[in-house]
Amino acid sequence: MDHVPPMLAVLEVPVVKNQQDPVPRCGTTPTFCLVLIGFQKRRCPINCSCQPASALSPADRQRIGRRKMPIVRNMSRAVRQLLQNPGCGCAIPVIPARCIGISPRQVASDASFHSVSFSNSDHPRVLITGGLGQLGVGLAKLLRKRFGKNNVILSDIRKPADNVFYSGPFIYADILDYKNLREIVVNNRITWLFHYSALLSAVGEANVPLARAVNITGLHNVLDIAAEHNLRLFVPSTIGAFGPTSPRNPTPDLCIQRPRTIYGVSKVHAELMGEYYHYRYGLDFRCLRYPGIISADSQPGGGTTDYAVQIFHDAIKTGKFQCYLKPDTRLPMMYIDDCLKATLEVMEAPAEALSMRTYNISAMSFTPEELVQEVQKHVPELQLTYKVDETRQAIADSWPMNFDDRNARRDWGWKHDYDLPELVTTMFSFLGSDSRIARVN
Ligand SMILES: NC(=O)C1=CN([C@@H]2O[C@H](COP(=O)(O)OP(=O)(O)OC[C@H]3O[C@@H](n4cnc5c(N)ncnc54)[C@H](O)[C@@H]3O)[C@@H](O)[C@H]2O)C=CC1
Ligand SMILES: CC(=O)[C@H](N)C(=O)O
Repeated sequence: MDHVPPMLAVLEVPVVKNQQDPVPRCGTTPTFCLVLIGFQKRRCPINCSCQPASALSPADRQRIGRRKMPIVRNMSRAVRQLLQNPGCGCAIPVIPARCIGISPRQVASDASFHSVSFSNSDHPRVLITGGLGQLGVGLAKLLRKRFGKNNVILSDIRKPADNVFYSGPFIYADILDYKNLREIVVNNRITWLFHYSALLSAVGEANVPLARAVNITGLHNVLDIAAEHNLRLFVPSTIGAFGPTSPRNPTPDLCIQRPRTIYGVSKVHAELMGEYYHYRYGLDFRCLRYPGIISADSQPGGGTTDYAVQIFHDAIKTGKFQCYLKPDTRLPMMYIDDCLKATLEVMEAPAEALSMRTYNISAMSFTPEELVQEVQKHVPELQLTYKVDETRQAIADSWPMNFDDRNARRDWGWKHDYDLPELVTTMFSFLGSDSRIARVN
């Protein structure tokens, strides 16, 4: 399915014909208008009388339910006609045609074509993809506190630990399975989607075909489903979306982005596709470029910044740490609580506040040497060695050293809470450094 251009990928769609149509139409086919109204909850631009399915006569509704016809030809024609010469004289954003395939398994013949709508006081219904990685469980915890346990569904292709499984709804979701993902969104009336599934920088370089599939094909599936169902969509990007030709100190929101990893390439692609769907189809796409994220209760999934998490575990467990980056390699970093706070804040920001759809966020920036100095204030006996891993060193050398996040701070009030000393103290109090020091003494 993914290799079919979205415009040609629909297999079937309801068709309503009315031979002696006395009412004004907007210059496209009734089918098309119906789809626009039904799936995007938009009014026809000229306010013509094309009807949403729920307002059709019983006879028409029956026809919609029974009829199945290949519409590649009809839809392409309608789309072409609309783009070239919209009847009402204005440009109309249309959703990509793959979005409007209707599976008989999912839509009853007499179902309303309107998406479920929520009043402002309703909580969003949230799906998190790739939720069992370093960041997803913490995000679910934060969102469940805010929106209620049962309104936040965690999903992944891995088996959850008992404590995760029993802490709230969990579901299997492979983002490469388009139909299954769509079914989950429909059946659970999802309104917000946090798309966390990805292969990170180091594991991505080790398996480029898989990284390409998960990070690019998976993203296409998510984008189409989000556009089809009017979801608010969050996709994280990264400092890895920049490359050696980007300004590195500091790196602004808008500058050259020529990353040299499949991870970075896929994230630039995600930023651009999300913004394209926003401007073209009205998708409520929101994206933050995260620095390297440091957390105590979850392990990183194979990135270049992982050393800054591992050092805490090794300091406590063995009192020794071997670093795979050179001592003076400076990278932007952030404590997980700040990262998740920013994610929720940008999702809750009023659309008018967002002058952009992809923002840098920043908290601190340090080198392994500086981190070690801070760690040694808590574990003075820590023994350090360096064994440089060429792949990860080359990646780190191409990434930003400092992130300029002025736009996030101005537009939606982003402000970090944790600097380096605060981060290190928090990590050790979480991991219980006292036990290590007690053992050493
Ligand atoms: N952790 C960090 O330092 C940073 C993370 N990010 C982004 O934040 C997001 C979450 O990151 P982490 O939790 O650290 O990643 P992670 O690597 O720890 O977790 C990713 C999850 O995706 C899942 N996954 C893989 N293939 C899948 C598939 N086909 N269908 C569904 N799920 C699949 C994996 O099972 C894994 O649980 C990612 O998009 C990442 O690029 C961005 C910058 C920094
Ligand atoms: C900064 C990231 O995106 C991630 N932690 C990685 O190192 O790949």
